Amino acid sequence: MSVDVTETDAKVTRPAPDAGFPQSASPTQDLGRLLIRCPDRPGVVSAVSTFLTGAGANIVSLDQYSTEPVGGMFLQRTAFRLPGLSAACAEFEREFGETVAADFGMDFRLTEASKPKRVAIMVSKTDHCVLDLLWRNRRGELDMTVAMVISNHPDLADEIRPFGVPFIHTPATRDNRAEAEQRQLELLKGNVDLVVLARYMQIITPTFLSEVGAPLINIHHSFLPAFIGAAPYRRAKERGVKLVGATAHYVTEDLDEGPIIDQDVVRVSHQHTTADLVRLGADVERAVLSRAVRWHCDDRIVRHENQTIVF
Ligand SMILES: Nc1nc2c(c(=O)[nH]1)N[C@@H](CN(C=O)c1ccc(C(=O)N[C@@H](CCC(=O)O)C(=O)O)cc1)CN2
Repeated sequence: MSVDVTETDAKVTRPAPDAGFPQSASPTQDLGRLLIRCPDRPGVVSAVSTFLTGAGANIVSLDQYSTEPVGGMFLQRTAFRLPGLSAACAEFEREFGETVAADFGMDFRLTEASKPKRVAIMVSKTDHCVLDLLWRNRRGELDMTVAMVISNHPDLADEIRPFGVPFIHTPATRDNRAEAEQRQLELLKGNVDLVVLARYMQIITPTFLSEVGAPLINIHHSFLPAFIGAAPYRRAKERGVKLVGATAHYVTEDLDEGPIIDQDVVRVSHQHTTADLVRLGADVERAVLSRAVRWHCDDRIVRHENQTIVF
């Protein structure tokens, strides 16, 4: 016997739309994200949630991960809605820092979803990754503010300017690296929250990494750790691979060895030329890089040692 319970039959009482927590005007208004990392021990979740509740916040999501069964690090991402968050942010950070964070030895980061990350994109001559990021941003798929595009070649200027984004040409080769990086640092330092290397084909020096004041995400056109360095598709063809891929990772001094954020692959065969691998791989690069950038901008990534935890 089937029972047909329609909406009207069900004795379901629903709270009035405006009952309880005041409704925010936009999806990101009053939405805070709290990322924490601390030595794992009982009571962390309780302390964080008690603090948030005491501050008048409503937790909308909470994800956590312990790096070891016992004695590792505890990583957590909490999203919460707190009316008047923007005005209360500094005080919230100070109070959380002096209480829960101090008690548990936490590193923490508090961000406001209503303040999109300022992002600079660095490119050379290859256009598919930077155009994909700009297109997704223009469509509203990527919540970020593209502050500028910096390139060591002039080739892409006409393709990028229609997006209304400053295109700045800073000629850079291995021969003028220090001078070029100083110019780039003048543009970036204190001005952006993230730098994306969208097929930027210059090795970044330790000086740049230490001075830029923001993390860098690179898209490497291979399924790392395979084919680190230059010309991975040509080397993959020579190797006779059956998969090509792409890897988005944070940039460190060690070339293409930084914490991996996302990867993917596509099947290939002996019939594919190197040009085919480049073409097939480009679609993977675009998807992988845009996911990595979106996750970073949504504060979903916590780094631990040379790995990432993506909540
Ligand atoms: N410090 C780091 N710098 C860069 C990284 C990184 O992980 N750490 N990733 C690379 C991206 N990349 C591959 O994805 C890559 C780019 C360029 C080269 C390279 O050998 N470049 C030569 C110059 C080549 C040219 O002028 O055409 C060089 O810089 O001497 C290797 C790998 C970006 N940078």
